[in-house]
Amino acid sequence: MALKSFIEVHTSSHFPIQNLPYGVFKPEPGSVARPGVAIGDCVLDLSVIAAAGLFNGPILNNSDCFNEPNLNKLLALGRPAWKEARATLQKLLSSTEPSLRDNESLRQKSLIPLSDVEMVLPIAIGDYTDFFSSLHHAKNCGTIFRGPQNPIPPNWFHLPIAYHGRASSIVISGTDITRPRGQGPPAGNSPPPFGPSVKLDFELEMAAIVGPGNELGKPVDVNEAADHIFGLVLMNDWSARDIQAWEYVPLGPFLGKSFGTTISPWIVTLEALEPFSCEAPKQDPHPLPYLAEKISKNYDISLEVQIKPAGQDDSHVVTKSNFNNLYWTLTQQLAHHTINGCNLRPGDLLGTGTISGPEPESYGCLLELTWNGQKQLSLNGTPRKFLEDGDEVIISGVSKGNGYNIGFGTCSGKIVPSPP
Ligand SMILES: O=C(O)/C=C/C(=O)CC(=O)CC(=O)O
Ligand SMILES: [Ca+2]
Ligand SMILES: [Mg+2]
Repeated sequence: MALKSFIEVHTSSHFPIQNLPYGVFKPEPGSVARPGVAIGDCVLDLSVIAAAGLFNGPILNNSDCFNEPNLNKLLALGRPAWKEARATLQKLLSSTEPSLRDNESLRQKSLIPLSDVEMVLPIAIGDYTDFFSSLHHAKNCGTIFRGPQNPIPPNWFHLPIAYHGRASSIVISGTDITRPRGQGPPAGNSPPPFGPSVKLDFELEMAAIVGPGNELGKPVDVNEAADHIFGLVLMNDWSARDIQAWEYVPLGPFLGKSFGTTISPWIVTLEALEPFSCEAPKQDPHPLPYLAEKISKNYDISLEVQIKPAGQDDSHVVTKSNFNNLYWTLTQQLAHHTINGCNLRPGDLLGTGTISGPEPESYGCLLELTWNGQKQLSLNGTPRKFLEDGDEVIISGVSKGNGYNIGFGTCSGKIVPSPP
C-alpha cells in the first residue's frame, strides 16, 4: 500500500509524504529562521522535532543541524544523514505512527500552515556556477548570436560549459527584481547606449544544491558525484540580453546576469526524485573517461513558465519544457567542476543552464521564444518581446507519479523599474 500521512494531503498537492522537501522559514515576521519540510499545506518545524528528541537515529541524535538558520550543516553531513532524516520524517508523518499524530500539543507547536510563514533562502550560498547543458538552448543561442553556420562551439560536446555566477544576488522566490541599467551594443560608430535594459529576459533553469563537497586538489569521481548533491530547486537566471551581448566577449557573462537570480524555497531531494529518474541522452562523441559514468541519469520533471503582466488577474503560459532535455547530467557537471582540483562546499549552487526542449513551444527563455525580439508572443492579446516593468514570471515544476506528485512549488519574481 502507498505510504500515507496522517495529515490530509490533496492528490494535486506538490508536497505529499513521498516528497518532504526542505526549506527554511520564519513562523512570523521577525522570528528566527529554522529548517522545515513541507507536508500538504503545512510546514513541519524541524527545530521543534529535534528539541522533542524525535531525530533518534545514530547520526542525527544530538545533532544541532536543525537549530540553524540554514541547511548547510545538514548538507555537510552527507547522504547517510539525509537518508536517516528522510526515514525518520516519513515514519513520524505516516498515518500509522502515533508519536506526533496523537500528541496534540506537539502537533500545535510543530505544524504551521504554509500560508502563515515567510520562506527565506534555505542555504548560505558561498559560490554559484551556471552551466549551459541543453543542446537545444546552445544551438538556438549560437544561431542567434553567431549565425547558423556553426552555432555550437566545438568544446560543447566535450565538456559541460559554465561560467562563475554571482552568489550575493541570489534571492528567494517572491523577491522583486529591479531592471538593471547598463551599456548595450552600439549602433555603427556611436557610443554604446546606456540606460535601463531593453531586453530583459528570464531563463528557465533548475539548480543542484551541493552536499559535502571536496577538498581543494581532490576531484570528485563522476560515479560518486551523486553523493554530493542534496537536491534540486527551480531557478530563474534573469538575463539582460542587451548588456550581455555587448559585454560577454571574451570573458563571458558579467553584469548582464549578476543583478538577480531567483530560486524556489523548497529543495526536493534526489531521494524523492528517484522514482522519476530516466536515462540521459546518448552522448556522441563519447565523453573523456573522467566524464564517462556507469549510470547516466536524468529526471522526468515537467517545467512551465507563466508571465503575469502588471494589472492583469491571470498569468499566461509561455513555455513548457522538461528537465530531461539536459545533455550533460548533474553528476557530469559536478565532476567536471572539480576535475582541476577546485573545491565545492556545502551550499554551493550549480545551475543547469536554460532548459530548452526541441520544439519552439519548449524554449526556455524569451531570447529563443521571440528569436531575439524578431517575433512577439501574445499573452492573451498583450504582446511581449522581452519583459516589461510589472511583469511577474512564475516557474513551476512537478513530477507526476501514480496517485501523487513530487513538486517544487513555484519560483517567481516581479520586474520593478530601474532607479531614476
Ligand atoms: O552562445 C552564445 O554565444 C551565447 C549563449 C548565451 O547567451 C546563453 C546564456 O545566456 C548563458 C546562460 O544560460 O546563462
Ligand atoms: Ca543561465
Ligand atoms: Mg543570474
